[in-house]
Amino acid sequence: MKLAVLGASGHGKVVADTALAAGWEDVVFFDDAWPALTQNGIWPVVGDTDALMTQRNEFDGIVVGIGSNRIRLNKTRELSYSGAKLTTIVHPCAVLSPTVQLGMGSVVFAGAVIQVDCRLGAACIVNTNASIDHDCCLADGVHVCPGTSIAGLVTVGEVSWIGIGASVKQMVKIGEGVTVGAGAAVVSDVSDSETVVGVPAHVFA
Ligand SMILES: CC(=O)SCCNC(=O)CCNC(=O)[C@H](O)C(C)(C)COP(=O)(O)OP(=O)(O)OC[C@H]1O[C@@H](n2cnc3c(N)ncnc32)[C@H](O)[C@@H]1OP(=O)(O)O
Repeated sequence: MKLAVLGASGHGKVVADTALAAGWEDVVFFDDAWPALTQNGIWPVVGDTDALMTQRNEFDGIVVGIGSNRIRLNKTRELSYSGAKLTTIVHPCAVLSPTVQLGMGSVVFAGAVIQVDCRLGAACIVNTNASIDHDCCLADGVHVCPGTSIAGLVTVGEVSWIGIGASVKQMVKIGEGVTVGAGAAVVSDVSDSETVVGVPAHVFA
């Protein structure tokens, strides 16, 4: 099983490492810094985005390993429209209810827990040890950072970023393009494009 990861970043390395744990045998990177960049950790960088588009049918799966939520989502959509075989990557030490819906190109890292009836869109990242409780709905391109706890029935809009160690109260609605700062406790709704920090979370001036 041969996997291509677009984006030879630190995040990309975790995607590759998670893929190996999940049973993929051969992982290579593509990145627009190629040919100057030829290696990402133990994995080779073998071409840029154009090369991946040309070679896309040679892989059993493709995933975008770019940290920027908007760029990751746009590249995922571009690959999908081109007919590329996008895949999801889930670490064997993540726990997902069988009822969870995970969109194309989303990744779930070690120690994450996603509870019953959650729906996650395309190109989401559920990072190490994050917990998403029942009935949450995450739109495309959301990143839930390491150690974050999201209570039940929370909704998160497209390309929002829930920072490391944050917690989100049940039934809160987080808009699109939101940044939740590291360690924040979100106890009320957050409007589109806002950045919130602190305990309880408030708009970051
Ligand atoms: C595997 C991985 O690595 S996943 C990545 C995980 N990373 C994260 O989750 C990071 C989330 N990002 C943050 O929390 C950021 O600090 C942000 C987005 C809230 C703010 O970033 P910036 O605009 O660059 O703020 P900057 O670092 O310049 O700090 C400005 C002020 O805000 C304060 N501040 C920054 N972040 C926070 C925070 N999370 N909570 C409270 N205060 C904060 C700083 O202490 C500083 O205060 P000061 O002016 O009194 O000195």
